[in-house]
Amino acid sequence: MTVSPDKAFPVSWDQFHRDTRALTWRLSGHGTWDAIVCVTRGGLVPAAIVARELGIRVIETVCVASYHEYSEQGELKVLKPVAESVSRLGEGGGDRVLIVDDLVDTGKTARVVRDMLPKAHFATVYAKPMGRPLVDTFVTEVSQDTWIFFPWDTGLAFQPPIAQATRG
Ligand SMILES: O=P(O)(O)OC[C@H]1O[C@H](OP(=O)(O)OP(=O)(O)O)[C@H](O)[C@@H]1O
Ligand SMILES: O=c1[nH]c(=O)c2nc[nH]c2[nH]1
Ligand SMILES: [Mg+2]
Repeated sequence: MTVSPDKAFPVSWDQFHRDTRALTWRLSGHGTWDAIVCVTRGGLVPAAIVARELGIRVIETVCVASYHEYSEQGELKVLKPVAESVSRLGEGGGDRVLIVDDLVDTGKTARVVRDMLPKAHFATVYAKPMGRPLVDTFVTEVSQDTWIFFPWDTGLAFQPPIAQATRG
């Protein structure tokens, strides 16, 4: 999104691990897959956890970048497409493939990756309302004006008391 998000949703490593495990529980009720395509870079961490839990050992990447600075979405660039050995699994078009990303926001990234693998199952840990229709399975929805802060992007910092922040 291009406007500054109003709300912050900070996620710790523990919470991210738990939420990704919860995602895997949901996925385990949806079928089985031969390969994971993770959307780098945000999809790398959940993909490692999902792969471990589901026993999937073929992991491919699709490398997409669009957010250049905090909350500023620029032109979407596909830096690396999906290898043919993975996209042609099963009947092709992403059949037998699970796509994993950390979140869906506007849905722009998901749209591009879905068009590459229309038969794949798309899973994210978090979803915002605009992107939600593009995802098959997710765990937690946050509002569109929330920015999710992932543990790999953040560190411990002083927080002003809530009373101070709301004093105006
Ligand atoms: O639904 P959208 O509005 O397209 O946004 C979602 C995408 O944005 C982030 O990736 P980003 O482009 O920041 O790259 P990164 O994964 O390397 O951080 C996030 O990891 C998703 O892939
Ligand atoms: O760290 C992030 N948090 C977000 O809420 C978000 N939306 C798109 N890209 C994002 N990256
Ligand atoms: Mg990403």
